[in-house]
Amino acid sequence: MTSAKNYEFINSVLPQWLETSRLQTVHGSTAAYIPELAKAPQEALGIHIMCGNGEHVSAGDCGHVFTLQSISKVFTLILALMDHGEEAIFAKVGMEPTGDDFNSMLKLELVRPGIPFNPFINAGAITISSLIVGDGPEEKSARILEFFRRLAGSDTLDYNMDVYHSESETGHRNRSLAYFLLDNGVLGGSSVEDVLEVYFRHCAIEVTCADLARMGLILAFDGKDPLTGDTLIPRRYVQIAKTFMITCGMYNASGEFAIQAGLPAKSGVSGGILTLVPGQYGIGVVGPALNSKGNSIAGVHLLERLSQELDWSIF
Ligand SMILES: NC(=O)CC[C@H](N)C(=O)O
Repeated sequence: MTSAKNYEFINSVLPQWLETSRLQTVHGSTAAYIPELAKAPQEALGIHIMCGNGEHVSAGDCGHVFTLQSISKVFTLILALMDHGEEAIFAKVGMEPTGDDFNSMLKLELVRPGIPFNPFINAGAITISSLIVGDGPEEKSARILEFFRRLAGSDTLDYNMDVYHSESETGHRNRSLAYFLLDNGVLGGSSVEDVLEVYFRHCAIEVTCADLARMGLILAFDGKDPLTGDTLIPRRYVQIAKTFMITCGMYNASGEFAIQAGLPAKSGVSGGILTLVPGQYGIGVVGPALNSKGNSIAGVHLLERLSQELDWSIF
């Protein structure tokens, strides 16, 4: 099917497919370890699909606002690569999936030299936060927010400060990870609290599915914004980010999602999923009820169906 035909077809089936996937939400639950996230509506499900010509289709609760959480790790990695280049970044974080939970510290102790296995687990993303160029946490955070705004084409993107405070007050696991990293000599000259402020802030940037889709579109077009023609990210760094999205983007269900949907994707504990179809679509999904692997239960259901019916797998 051509892209235009695909688009018409998606438009006609999406509302009904979304309602079928929404039935899955009863089998999941919202994240509770960040108290503010537990308040999200359990049965919500929304999707926004944006084409390279700016046309878009959306369905369900696509007006629901949510925080990026781990989805932000894709773009902080890219910014750090743009700041320092590959060699410096991969001296501090690895390129391999762990098979452990995203907030695990097991391998930091077990495997020498004690650097995080990849930039999408919390230890890796905290390390990346320490590498963002800027004079202190405020300037680093301002650069991240400005970069995210450019990618989303929205200068109103901002933090949800309730979520930020909620995580900052209760994020003791991340605090212990950061101390472990400090002891392993991974955090350079930064203090734990400064690095965590940057990390908790970018996790708390608030978006809609449309913002996610717009950010995904830039990745789908190898770093060039198809709507403005501006190159926002060097192609090589998009390639690196998309590879991590395949191997680690859906936590310990990344292999399964690669087999069932075959698309680069990144999810967050808020129930958001950012994915893309190369050269065609940027896609944002939200469904706060999570499955046992920490991914949106209904979001994954819907994306797998779309990919299978429309033959989207890149493999
Ligand atoms: N998986 C996630 O989305 C985790 C992000 C969250 N801010 C945390 O550090 O725990």
